[in-house]
Amino acid sequence: QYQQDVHRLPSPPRRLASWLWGHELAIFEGEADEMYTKWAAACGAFYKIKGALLHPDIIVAADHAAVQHIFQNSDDYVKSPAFRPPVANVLGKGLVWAEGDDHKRQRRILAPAFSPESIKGMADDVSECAEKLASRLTNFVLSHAGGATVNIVEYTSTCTLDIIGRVAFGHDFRSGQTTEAKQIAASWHGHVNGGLGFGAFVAMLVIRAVPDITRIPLPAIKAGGRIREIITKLSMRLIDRGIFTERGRDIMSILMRADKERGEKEAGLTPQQIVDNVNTFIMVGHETTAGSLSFTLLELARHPEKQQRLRDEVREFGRDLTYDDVQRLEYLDAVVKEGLRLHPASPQTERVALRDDVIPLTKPVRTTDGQTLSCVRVRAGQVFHVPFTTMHVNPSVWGANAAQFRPERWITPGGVPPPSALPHGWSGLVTFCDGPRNCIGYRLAIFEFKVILATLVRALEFHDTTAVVREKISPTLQPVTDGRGGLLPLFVTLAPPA
Ligand code: HEM
Repeated sequence: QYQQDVHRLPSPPRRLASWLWGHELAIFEGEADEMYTKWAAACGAFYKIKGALLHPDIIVAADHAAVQHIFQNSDDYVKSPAFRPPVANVLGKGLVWAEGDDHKRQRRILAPAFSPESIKGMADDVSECAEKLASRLTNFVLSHAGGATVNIVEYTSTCTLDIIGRVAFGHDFRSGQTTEAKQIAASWHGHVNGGLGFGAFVAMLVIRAVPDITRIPLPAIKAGGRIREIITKLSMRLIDRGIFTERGRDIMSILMRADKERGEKEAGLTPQQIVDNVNTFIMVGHETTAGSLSFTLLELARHPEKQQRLRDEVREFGRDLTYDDVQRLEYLDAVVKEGLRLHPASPQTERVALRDDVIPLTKPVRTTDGQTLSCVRVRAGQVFHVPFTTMHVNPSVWGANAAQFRPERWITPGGVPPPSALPHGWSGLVTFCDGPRNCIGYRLAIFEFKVILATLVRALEFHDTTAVVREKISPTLQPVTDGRGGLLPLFVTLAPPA
């Protein structure tokens, strides 16, 4: 039989693992990637943990070469059985859910909608939504004697929902005021808070063991499906109204037109796949950016001098940012990279090997039986956890101040490790994953992130409060304050005059 090395890999102490929940309960109870990072400091960037419910040992892969190998070979390393059923339940069977040939087809069809040219065409919508957000916050501050504490997540996420609504299917969610926008926000809030409880941890393990259980209409599963129901109804209505137009600049119009022009009917998406992709884009296209953006605003609130430096740069530039402009603002670029390095919206992913394989390593691993391995043999069925933040704050790569918010590192010669020392991916980070399954929306995400941030700091000033904000995953990066998910209080005033 094919030999594997997993049993010889280093591991965090067994005493930290319970016989029933393995090391996975400690991971769930900690902050996003906290335990992975702690254990990597002792075990190195490639180690094993004990799985819950007698699941075979899981490999934690934070080694660059190993992660690149896993991401590049996306036919051999697929999303885990625990991941896909909840995705189908909430988002439908769109791009995030699809695997193999189905994924390749959907991706090929959708890719042109996210090209640099297409994103350029979205610039006016993005700017208008950012301006609306800044006005809403400004009015709120002015009506509260010049300063007020807000839950910034509510503001960032209504803005990113506005943007994706407009660019995905020409729909205006009117700053969270439409019925659907309110329903989406309420269901998502329920979904996030439900995901923080112990019951959700157990449910995730049960789904991993018995994926078909998602067909049973349990209350938690029905709650997840509610988001899809709301958006499906909305997409159907818009399709019926013929909202996807000949001249429309939204993503779905672009796709339908491209299809028509090619005249290859069979190469297109089915009506159900279109609806499922609208669901997918609406949800992954707004909560993700909003999460990283909110944490970046918190960092700027905690570093007022960096916030002021960013404000000065934006004011000096003096006009609304076009797609080409955003590349020119050096400090803005540095702040966004630093925000996405420390607070990736999706801080970890999971993959399963479909076949026996040998995984290369950047740094050899010392096994428990005293050997040194520069590559590791794994068997089909092996589960991997890939913690992004752990890779981004590795002090042996990023230096002693790796965990600190220091945008300056990106614009100081030698401030960032050379590309050869970093993983393959946007700016040497794995924030957007890499390979054939990288984030299809990354250009839009970075562009809207920059435009919203620039528009906000130009008009407003953000201050830290005394709240203790924890960083959790449910199912994307979430602030948790006083036990409540999706809550990140910031005190907001008007920006000081130039
Ligand atoms: C800061 C914002 C964002 C971050 C950090 C982010 C991150 C990611 C990551 C890590 C993945 C891979 C997930 C995995 O394989 O486990 C992913 C996939 C994906 N993202 Fe994003 N994303 C962001 C914004 C967006 C936006 C704005 C859109 C769409 C408008 C989008 C659409 C997608 C889609 C459709 C996939 C699945 C791609 C595929 O499997 O082929 N994302 N994203």
